[in-house]
Amino acid sequence: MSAADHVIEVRGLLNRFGSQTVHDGLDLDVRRGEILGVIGGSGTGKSVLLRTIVGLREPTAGSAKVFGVDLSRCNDGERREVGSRIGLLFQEGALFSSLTVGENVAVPLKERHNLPASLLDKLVLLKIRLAGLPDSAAHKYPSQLSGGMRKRAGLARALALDPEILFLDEPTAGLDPIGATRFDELLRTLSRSLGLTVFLVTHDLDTLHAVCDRVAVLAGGKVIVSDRLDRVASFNHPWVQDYFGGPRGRAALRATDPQGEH
Ligand SMILES: Nc1ncnc2c1ncn2[C@@H]1O[C@H](COP(=O)(O)OP(=O)(O)OP(=O)(O)O)[C@@H](O)[C@H]1O
Repeated sequence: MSAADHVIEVRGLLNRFGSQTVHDGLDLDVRRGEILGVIGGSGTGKSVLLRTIVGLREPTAGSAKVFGVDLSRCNDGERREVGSRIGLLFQEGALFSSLTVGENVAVPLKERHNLPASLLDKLVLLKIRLAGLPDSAAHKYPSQLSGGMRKRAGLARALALDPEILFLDEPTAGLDPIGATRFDELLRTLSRSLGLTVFLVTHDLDTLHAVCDRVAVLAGGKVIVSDRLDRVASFNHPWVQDYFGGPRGRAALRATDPQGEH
């Protein structure tokens, strides 16, 4: 695989908050079309990594590039151009509470394009359906939706501009197991049918098994391993062994590999 197939490249990333060093020479590549799961103990800097890559935070040193552009240091034109090629979904969906779901999904479309109202409405409905919501959700406010529907509404908005990369921060957190499984299935279908690259921060072992092509583990300020899940699960590191070898890890493995052939 050549460097040209890497849509995200992080090199020598350093992130410090006062005396706390969160990232200490972190390197990571994300390949076009893959679903990369990013895991690590609480506070290891998964969210800070995501925020740095999408340009919401300028790193202390090192670089994080998306399509070859460092979003925390580029000019406004580059930010707009690359910004329209990525979609973001944060934990709570980050919807505007005073707007309906339809209006929320329309926000990025209006910012980017000057569309007649009828076309805008059609596009909004398309995105809402793509995220697995009924048409009726378009006229509801976020507070009138269940947690799972809010996530889908956030996803619909993240998909508004037909992004090439989707960044998701713990999308199944707070969902019941059935809702989480459905969300995983939706993610897998969307990624395959739209050719999306997905950068997925998660604690959810079932999600890792169900949707990720590769998994990157953060520990000690670095990515200590990024590989296929089966190889990562046997990686010799205390946190990795605790994570995959604990009761939840074993249960998730059994659910995907009931014959124990893994
Ligand atoms: N704006 C900030 N100011 C100061 N410290 C911060 C800031 N943002 C993050 N941190 C610190 O950086 C560390 C990493 O935070 P981050 O949210 O990335 O962890 P995480 O791996 O996503 O954790 P979790 O799995 O619990 O969500 C934490 O110790 C956090 O307190």
